[in-house]
Amino acid sequence: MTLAPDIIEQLARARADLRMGVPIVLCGAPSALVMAAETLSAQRLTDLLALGGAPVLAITARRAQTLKARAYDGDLARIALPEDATPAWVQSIADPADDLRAPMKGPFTCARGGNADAHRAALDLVKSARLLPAALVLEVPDGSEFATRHGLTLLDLAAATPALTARSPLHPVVNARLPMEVSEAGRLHIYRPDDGGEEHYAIEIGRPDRSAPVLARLHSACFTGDLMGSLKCDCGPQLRAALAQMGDEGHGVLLYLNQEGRGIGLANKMRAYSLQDQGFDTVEANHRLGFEDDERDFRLGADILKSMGFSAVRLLTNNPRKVKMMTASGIEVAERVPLKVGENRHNSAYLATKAKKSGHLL
Ligand SMILES: Nc1nc2c(ncn2[C@@H]2O[C@H](COP(=O)(O)OP(=O)(O)OP(=O)(O)O)[C@@H](O)[C@H]2O)c(=O)[nH]1
Ligand SMILES: [Zn+2]
Repeated sequence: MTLAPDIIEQLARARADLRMGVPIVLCGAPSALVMAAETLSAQRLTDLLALGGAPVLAITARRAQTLKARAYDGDLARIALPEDATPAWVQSIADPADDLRAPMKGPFTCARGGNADAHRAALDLVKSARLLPAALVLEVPDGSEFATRHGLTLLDLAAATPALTARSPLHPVVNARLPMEVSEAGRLHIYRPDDGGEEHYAIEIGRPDRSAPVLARLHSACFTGDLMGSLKCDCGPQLRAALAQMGDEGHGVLLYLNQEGRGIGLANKMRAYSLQDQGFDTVEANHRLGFEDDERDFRLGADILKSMGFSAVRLLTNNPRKVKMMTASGIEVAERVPLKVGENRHNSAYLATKAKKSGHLL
């Protein structure tokens, strides 16, 4: 019997550490000390440089493309940290905010050959902590001894690597009646994962027949659109129109998935908005930050639907990826129901970009 946290729980601790600016250690061959670029303090950078060795700043190939740094590992680049590196230098590599003002950031010396497994895991970790995808990595000879000496969270790299991309099961926590404007027969269900991650919600309208395709919407959280009435996207009108249609039909299920900013988090979405104000479109902005255009995992939507007893949907969406992911996850999409509402002069270019680059149906 052991009360020790398993690898999933250790990963949740590691994410919390990185968000606070505390380093973690990945134990493997070789072992590595990891810090998130976004939360790096001047003191910790000084301490890192004092350790000697050859620290690198790992960034995704997407970010490397903008910086013209060589991504020899394919999906990532390892930029050698100059001896006189400052927190401002690290920030300027991680964050594209001043790319246009200071375009000449290189030339960079990028590591080639050797093992990039720890760097890849470090990037997955900072991304899943909703931080900028950039991490400082320093090889250390004995990870376990180093972590113990400094009181740092230690993760086994071989165990962490598959766990980082695994999907944690979602459990129903509670559900309760929620009379709503669109229907008095509303019910809110809360789902919680085991990995310390975000909870997700299901709004059930009426009591839909489990043996027939249910009118369903997979809505991704959008604080700006859903709550603030932002005109930059169509999320608020889509949310309200989907609920209204379910109210009119008397049945439906709306999943409110906490995947803000297509899975990059609100802070990063606001960074993307700043880049959009510099002239980049929604896809280019994600790429310049080092993210893919869409970092969401819709399989968790399928998990919730199955847990509620549904196996087929009439899916309210214009996004063919959602249809594909549902089908691949074992939920039959009997019909795609278009959801076109809320176009205005501020979001028409955004909607056109989604149609042109992300395959959304007009
Ligand atoms: N990164 C990023 N996320 C955005 C931006 N604008 C909106 N979002 C996020 O995009 C998500 C909205 O997508 P959805 O409406 O669920 O899905 P969709 O891919 O547009 O497909 P539909 O089902 O047709 O609406 C929300 O998580 C928003 O926060 C943006 O410019 N950048
Ligand atoms: Zn939105």
